[in-house]
Amino acid sequence: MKPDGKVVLLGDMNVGKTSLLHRYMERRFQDTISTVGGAFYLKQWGPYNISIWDTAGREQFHGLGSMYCRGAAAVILTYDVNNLQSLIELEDRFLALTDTASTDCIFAIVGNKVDLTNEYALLLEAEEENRPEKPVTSCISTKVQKQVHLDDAVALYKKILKYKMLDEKDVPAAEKMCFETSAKTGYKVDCLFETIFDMVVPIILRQQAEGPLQTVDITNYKSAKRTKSGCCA
Ligand SMILES: Nc1nc2c(ncn2[C@@H]2O[C@H](COP(=O)(O)OP(=O)(O)OP(=O)(O)O)[C@@H](O)[C@H]2O)c(=O)[nH]1
Ligand SMILES: [Mg+2]
Repeated sequence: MKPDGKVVLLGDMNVGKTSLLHRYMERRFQDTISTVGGAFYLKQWGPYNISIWDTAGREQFHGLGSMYCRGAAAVILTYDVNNLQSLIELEDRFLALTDTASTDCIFAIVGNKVDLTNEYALLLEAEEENRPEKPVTSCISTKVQKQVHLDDAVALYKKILKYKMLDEKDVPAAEKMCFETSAKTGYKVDCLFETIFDMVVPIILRQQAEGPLQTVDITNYKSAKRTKSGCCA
């Protein structure tokens, strides 16, 4: 069966891509081994089948990345909130891989492992504000200071728009597309994937109407990087 749309997870090794996908699809957190090559899950979303690709962050598999991104309707750029370098790598090493994605590809930026930070208890508290009994927020001392802040992710999102020559008013707002998650506890994991699936549906419809390799408005810069049509369904 051919999937209707494709979502790809990219990011450095060890940031938690496999764990996020596991948490969402299998509803649990378990030990992972570093991914070799890539693997995908199929998710039924309404009448559509969406393939979600987990890629390897290891440098040695880097060459495969643009192949996995080909025609992608959404790319999830993942970093570890406790590792600034993993955010920098998204811009330096992974962004260029998305050149093969669909021209109207959606980008999400995801900071994972938020459970390890001292801000996590506050995040949970904010979530549960409406409950009469507030959760006990102990153990804060065992947590670490977050290295990457949401503002840094928002700044990266804006750089991506520049790179893609997109106007901020034509795409979802940065604040909506930058997430902080924990694959370990499940924090915001459903929200991340489901937000993206909803946004991917119109892209699927457009791809189905136009064929997988669309030619776009000729005034669009990216259409100048012509792709041969019809050769690579
Ligand atoms: N505390 C915590 N640990 C996590 C979380 N997500 C992943 N980990 C751990 O981080 C390590 C790497 O997770 P993976 O999911 O294998 O990372 P990956 O991005 O798939 O790595 P590659 O496949 O090498 O690219 C594992 O030991 C996970 O258990 C999280 O949300 N919180
Ligand atoms: Mg992995």
